[in-house]
Amino acid sequence: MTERPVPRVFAVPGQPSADAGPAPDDGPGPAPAGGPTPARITEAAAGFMLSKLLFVATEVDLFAAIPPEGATPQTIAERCQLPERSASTLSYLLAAAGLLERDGDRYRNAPDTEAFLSGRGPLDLRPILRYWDTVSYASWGRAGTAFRTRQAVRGELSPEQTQAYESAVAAVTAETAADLARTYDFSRHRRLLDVGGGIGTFTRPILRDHPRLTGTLLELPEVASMVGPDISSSEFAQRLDVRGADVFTDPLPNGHDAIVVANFLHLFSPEHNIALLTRLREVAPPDGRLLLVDWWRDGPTPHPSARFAAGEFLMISGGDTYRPDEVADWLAASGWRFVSHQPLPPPAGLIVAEPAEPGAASR
Ligand SMILES: C[S@@+](CC[C@H](N)C(=O)[O-])C[C@H]1O[C@@H](n2cnc3c(N)ncnc32)[C@H](O)[C@@H]1O
Repeated sequence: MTERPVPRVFAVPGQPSADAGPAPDDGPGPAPAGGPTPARITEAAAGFMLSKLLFVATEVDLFAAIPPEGATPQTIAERCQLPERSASTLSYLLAAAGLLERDGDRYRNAPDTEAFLSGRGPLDLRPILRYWDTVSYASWGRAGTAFRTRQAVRGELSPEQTQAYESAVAAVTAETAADLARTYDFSRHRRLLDVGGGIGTFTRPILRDHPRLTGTLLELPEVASMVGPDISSSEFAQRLDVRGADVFTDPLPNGHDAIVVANFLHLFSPEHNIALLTRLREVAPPDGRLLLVDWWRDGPTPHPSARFAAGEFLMISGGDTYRPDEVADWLAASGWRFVSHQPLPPPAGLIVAEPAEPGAASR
């Protein structure tokens, strides 16, 4: 009687799931003998454990504690105030994930963790990881409820968490803000309104590049009170007014001919977005322009750096990533005329709209 091979739950990626033949070489190639393996499923399902491992390492600042010449688990334990066994296990597992490199009894940061998580490199990703750890991780624990109900599951943020959220957002959006300031012709405008402007990530480079522009940044009162003092002691003190307002319910200011709504519509439902666009249309001058910057859903699969986005936006406040054609429908329904959809470096894009003829709103 021939024995049937026993399938392995924890198959190694790229190797057969059962003792059904020789393992292929590393790297992409034909499907291994014996058919599909559970490897991708178990790796995806256990992804939260790797995330949490990385979050703990960030919380104790492990990558900053490892100097270029490397450190033993004992040194890591002392510097991170961890039991030596924990430092040893964390290092062992982080090395298995490729985030540390082992050299004898020492561990060194991998090139990417040295560059982005040590605080010594060109970009510091630690604020983003801290935000995901302290806020997003708990929200995703209620992801089933969010997907079933389309309701937000993120709780109220403490002032520290608000700060962490705003810093994380700014770290992600600063590049797009610089791209918009550089590529869109703001010289035709006089006054800028930045709706849900965060810590001024878009307003600052736009005002810096266009010295004749003045503007207003609208933010929730708790964020406005954080940003206001910073702006009033900056180069923009005389040119930028920071106002605390809920843009869905509080009066909106008139007279702004460039209305920037950046990374905002994705936070809300289509109904909320139509309501906001309608309110903005009511205060826009006839020669005004609406500039919607977002991670639009404009391909069959998300851009690799936006894979997490639709889920995260749902957890935060019931949002999603949206297709440009559905945004065009919202614009028509709220008294705007769709002018163009211009790519910015991916995954961002810019949708430009102008006030439609009076009475042209379709609903
Ligand atoms: C994803 S952030 C984008 C910030 C900024 N526009 C950027 O792209 O960097 C969304 C911002 O909208 C603000 N926000 C959310 N709901 C708001 C509301 N109802 N009124 C005003 N601002 C709001 C949040 O505080 C947050 O700073």
